[in-house]
Amino acid sequence: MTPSHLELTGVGIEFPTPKGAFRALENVNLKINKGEFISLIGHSGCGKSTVLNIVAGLHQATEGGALLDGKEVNEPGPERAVVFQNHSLLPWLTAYENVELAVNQVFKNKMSKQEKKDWIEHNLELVHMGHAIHKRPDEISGGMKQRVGIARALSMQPQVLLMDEPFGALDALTRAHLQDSLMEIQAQLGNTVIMITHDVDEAVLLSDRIVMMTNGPAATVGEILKVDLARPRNRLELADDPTYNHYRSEVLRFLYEKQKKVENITPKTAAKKPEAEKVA
Ligand SMILES: Nc1ncnc2c1ncn2[C@@H]1O[C@H](COP(=O)(O)OP(=O)(O)OP(=O)(O)O)[C@@H](O)[C@H]1O
Repeated sequence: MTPSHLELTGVGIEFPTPKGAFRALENVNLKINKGEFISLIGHSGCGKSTVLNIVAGLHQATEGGALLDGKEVNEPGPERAVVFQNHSLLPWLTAYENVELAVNQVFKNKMSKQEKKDWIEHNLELVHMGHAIHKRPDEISGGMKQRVGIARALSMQPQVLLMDEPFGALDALTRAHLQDSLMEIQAQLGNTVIMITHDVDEAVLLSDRIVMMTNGPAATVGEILKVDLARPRNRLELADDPTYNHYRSEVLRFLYEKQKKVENITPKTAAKKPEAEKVA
């Protein structure tokens, strides 16, 4: 059998705490193909970021581990770029210079000065930031900062893009624009993406598969939903699509019924966001 592009096998992790070891994950198994878009969804604190951090090489699993193209992951590397919820741009550098830092890190002696310049501009144009490349983070909006963060990650030519709630801090319209950009970029570049989200619509719209995690402690993969919707996907057309709505209700069923946390999920909070169902 051919090994998967990215494979998590028997992953478990314990964190030391003053009260003793805390088991966050247990026996997480996941096989991801090249170019697949995977969303991780689950209640707050279940362990989604911990899974992502293990793939990023930022955490070491206590048992099991991750393999990328058969190679063990045990430290961060540019082939696995991370995009966080809060852009994490250096405030004293322009958009161009923030991307340049990453490009210099990866392509220091592999590209000429001109090639680097073209590559930085190309990545900023890819996320529709070509018009503001010389602006600093405090001169651009939250959505624009997030676009620069994505350009910075893409500029490293990662095989895997790891996104921890990348659009979580943005308003609904900016979020929709960025989701559309991300779908375009992924269609163009074919990166493998693992994205954490709390937004059920975002998960269904973007993903090839949605990995639904059980509640912690000792969280694991609960169910995996394959989203068989043709691409390119159009959010307006999908809003009335019965298959789309079926997937959406499958995820909600898992989160609200199978994994419900009574203290978090009340009818009141569930009814709050009709356009983009979110879980706490
Ligand atoms: N370094 C650490 N030390 C101790 N416990 C930790 C550590 N990192 C995470 N945890 C615990 O592990 C569990 C999983 O955390 P994690 O951040 O992965 O959850 P999450 O699903 O990403 O949460 P959220 O959706 O709220 O971001 C939580 O109970 C958290 O408190």
